[in-house]
Amino acid sequence: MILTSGLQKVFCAGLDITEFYNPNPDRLSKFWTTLQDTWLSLYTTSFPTVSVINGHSPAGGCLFAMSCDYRVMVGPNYTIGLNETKLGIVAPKWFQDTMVAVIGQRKAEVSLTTGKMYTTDEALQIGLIDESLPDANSALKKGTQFLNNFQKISPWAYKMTKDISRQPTVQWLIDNKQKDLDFVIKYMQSPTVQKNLELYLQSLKK
Ligand SMILES: CC/C=C\CC/C=C/CC(=O)SCCNC(=O)CCNC(=O)[C@H](O)C(C)(C)COP(=O)(O)OP(=O)(O)OC[C@H]1O[C@@H](n2cnc3c(N)ncnc32)[C@H](O)[C@@H]1OP(=O)(O)O
Repeated sequence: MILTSGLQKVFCAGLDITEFYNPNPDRLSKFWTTLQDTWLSLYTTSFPTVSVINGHSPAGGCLFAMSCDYRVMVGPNYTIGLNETKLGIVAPKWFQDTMVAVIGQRKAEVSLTTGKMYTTDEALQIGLIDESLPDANSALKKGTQFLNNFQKISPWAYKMTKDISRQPTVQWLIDNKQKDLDFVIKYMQSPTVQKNLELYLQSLKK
């Protein structure tokens, strides 16, 4: 499966920030549970996945890209990263663990604490993406080539290997779904967090 965008310059703008601003707890609860379930499904697919990142990919966009098996990004003008601290919020543990699995503890910690958005070249250098291509068509071709490797791999061997590799991160969320949700609901009701989100939303307005 290839995950890509039909938009001109945005792969995925991340989660809809307005869902976190002055949230209705019931609605936020459904929103966050859907996100947890969607991520669990994507991160544990029984078939190979590639993200063809053909535009900017902040926060939730980066999470979805990192959750695929391989990342091909169009360069040099787009950016990718977990920028939550720039919004004055924190990336949940399973977002952070997903990044650690891709680029390692040290690079992930620096990336997460600074909320850095990496250019395509920088992302390639730290291993956040696997390949950089100059345009969307060649990126799509590369992504397809990667998937073709699996014609010679046993689906069973593929799935077992991926399960072993991703198990700790997956199991943490399965075991802590309610705790994670309760934390998000409480966290998003903090006046400081709300103020930070208000300022960030204002900064996005042109
Ligand atoms: C314990 C912790 C609990 C919870 C953790 C919560 C985790 C959240 C993870 C997230 O994903 S937070 C979202 C982070 N996303 C961003 O920071 C992206 C911000 N947007 C941009 O940087 C840019 O919009 C863009 C590069 C994606 C696209 O740029 P451009 O094509 O120039 O579009 P505009 O900037 O003009 O945006 C159009 C329009 O859309 C609004 N908008 C953009 N992104 C979002 C978003 N993520 N959520 C809600 N709204 C968004 C933007 O304000 C514009 O609105 P207008 O009303 O001015 O049209």
